[in-house]
Amino acid sequence: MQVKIDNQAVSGSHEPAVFDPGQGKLLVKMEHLGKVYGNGTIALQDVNLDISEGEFLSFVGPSGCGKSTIFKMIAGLGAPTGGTLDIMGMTPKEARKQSEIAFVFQDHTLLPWCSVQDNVMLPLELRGVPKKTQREEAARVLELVGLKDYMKALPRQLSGGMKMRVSIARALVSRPKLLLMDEPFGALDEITRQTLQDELLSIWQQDQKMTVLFVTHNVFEAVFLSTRVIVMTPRPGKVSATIEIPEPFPRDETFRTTTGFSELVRYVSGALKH
Ligand SMILES: Nc1ncnc2c1ncn2[C@@H]1O[C@H](COP(=O)(O)OP(=O)(O)OP(=O)(O)O)[C@@H](O)[C@H]1O
Repeated sequence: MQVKIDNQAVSGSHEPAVFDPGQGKLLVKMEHLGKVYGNGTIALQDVNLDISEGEFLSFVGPSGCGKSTIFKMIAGLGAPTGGTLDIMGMTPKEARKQSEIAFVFQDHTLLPWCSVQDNVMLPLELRGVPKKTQREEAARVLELVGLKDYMKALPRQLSGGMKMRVSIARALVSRPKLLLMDEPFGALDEITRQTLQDELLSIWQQDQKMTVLFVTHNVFEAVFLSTRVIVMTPRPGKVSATIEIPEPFPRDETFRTTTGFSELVRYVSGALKH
């Protein structure tokens, strides 16, 4: 069985179907995207990627392949030095100003002296949204992440998993079209990590139009969560493979134990070594 990866034919026991972007509305378009830092490091070279509304895309690749650089540019923090990056017909900076983009990082970055509720309301407070709406929206997202009873708690009173849930709630409170998650579960233990993966998928499915871009070093996590896995190679950072994960949603624990899951994990791992 032959599967095409970046113009090289490689063998694999499981052949993922070819993904046809353009099924949903085009959300992000990268054309010949490149980034050379001031010190001459070529972080990205000729990245071409179309991302449609409602996708869940994971980026995997060795350290230094440019995953964070892509995220920073989508977030409008640092401009490309080559090619184009279009987000819903806007530049990244314009999209960010319109609150179309939200972020979650491995470090939850919660304000330690503010309650869970105040932390979650912060993005709305900064935009001058009326207090009543802030409280309603915070209640909505804290319900989504299962923390409605912890509204008045301080971050130090929460476990690592709960802090991450607050961080996710704070990102969701602006109802973003694009959610960027940079190794959000990397610091969590395996059980908490899997629970949060399940919860994240459930939240994503409730908002069919939200697109999630997710960086992870964990191939199991990438396969479990994603509609597509983007495999990158370093020096210079390039997309070396785009692999569709054809398993339908909702996905749960049973998917993790199927042969199809193991085959996809093997396949993505193989693409990473290529
Ligand atoms: N501000 C900067 N100035 C110079 N070089 C940089 C800068 N930021 C990143 N780089 C370099 O660009 C390349 C890509 O870095 P980037 O952080 O995007 O990779 P990554 O895939 O996210 O890595 P990791 O998985 O370790 O987070 C690396 O070689 C890195 O050293």
